[in-house]
Amino acid sequence: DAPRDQICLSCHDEYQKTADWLMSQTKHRPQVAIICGSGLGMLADTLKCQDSFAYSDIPGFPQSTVQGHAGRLVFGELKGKTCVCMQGRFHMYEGHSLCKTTFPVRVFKLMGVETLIVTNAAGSLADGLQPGDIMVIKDHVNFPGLVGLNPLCGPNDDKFGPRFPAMSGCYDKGLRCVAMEIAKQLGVASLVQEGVYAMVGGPNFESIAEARLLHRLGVDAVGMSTAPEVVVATHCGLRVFGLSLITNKVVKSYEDSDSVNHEGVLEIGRLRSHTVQQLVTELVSRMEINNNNTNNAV
Ligand SMILES: O=P(O)(O)O[C@H]1O[C@H](CO)[C@@H](O)[C@H]1O
Ligand code: HPA
Repeated sequence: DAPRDQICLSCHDEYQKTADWLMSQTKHRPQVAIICGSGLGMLADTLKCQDSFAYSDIPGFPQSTVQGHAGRLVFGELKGKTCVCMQGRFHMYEGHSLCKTTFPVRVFKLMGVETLIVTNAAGSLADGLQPGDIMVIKDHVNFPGLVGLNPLCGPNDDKFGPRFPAMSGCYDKGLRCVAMEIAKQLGVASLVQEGVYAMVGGPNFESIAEARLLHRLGVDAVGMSTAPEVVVATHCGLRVFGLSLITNKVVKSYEDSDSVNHEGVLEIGRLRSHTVQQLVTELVSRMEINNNNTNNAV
């Protein structure tokens, strides 16, 4: 059997309790959820009429333990859409089960969220992706998932989705097209390109041999998050958009003396926060929610 801690049977009952608690604490009923990656928590600052809660006060929520992840859930309005923003996400390497790592996604679903935006910091393997660039995620390789470390392991909860969910096209093409259009209109097209994101377990960064393997496999950027959230979101029918802020070049040469560290990752987040904020804000403003007829809607 899969390790017990990967089959969090207790989560089944927790989702609704957490959703009910949150809905008793705020009048906001979010349509869009945003998960902020390392150093990208400032996305929540754009929300108006905020209600925010420390993860430690939310029943059933795990705790963020990584620098650059504030650990607050922020509800508010953004360009006419009601949003909920996670300032700080959970990672498998922190010791959270994948059920807990993805716990917020199902809570958002139960609160009525229709679209999930995931952001992360990632290292670049592709020659054309430089630190400071933004990669619109076209698809992902979920390495832990390939070996059974998957949040959907265990009894399937038919209330959320099927036993065997399809993952092809899990990053919504319509949203990706609009994001690329927005990048042009913002004058940052040179910074933005589509690519494939790979999740590794972490918390160590890649060895040179691992970097070269990932590159050979056609991966453009690598991180330690995002894929589990997207699997659970796709399973329960949320539309997904993802972006990676490229924070470093992954070392692929034995001659290269560079090395990556988390402080450098967070620094790029500070440098690029405004551009990421602009892109996400404009994307949200163009989203069609509940079949409203709006121009350029997706
Ligand atoms: O994926 P996010 O949460 O953005 O963080 C990325 O940056 C951290 C490493 O610096 C890792 O947690 C990696 O996953
Ligand atoms: N590898 C894995 N995760 C990361 C990296 C990296 O180079 N940069 C930011 N998160």
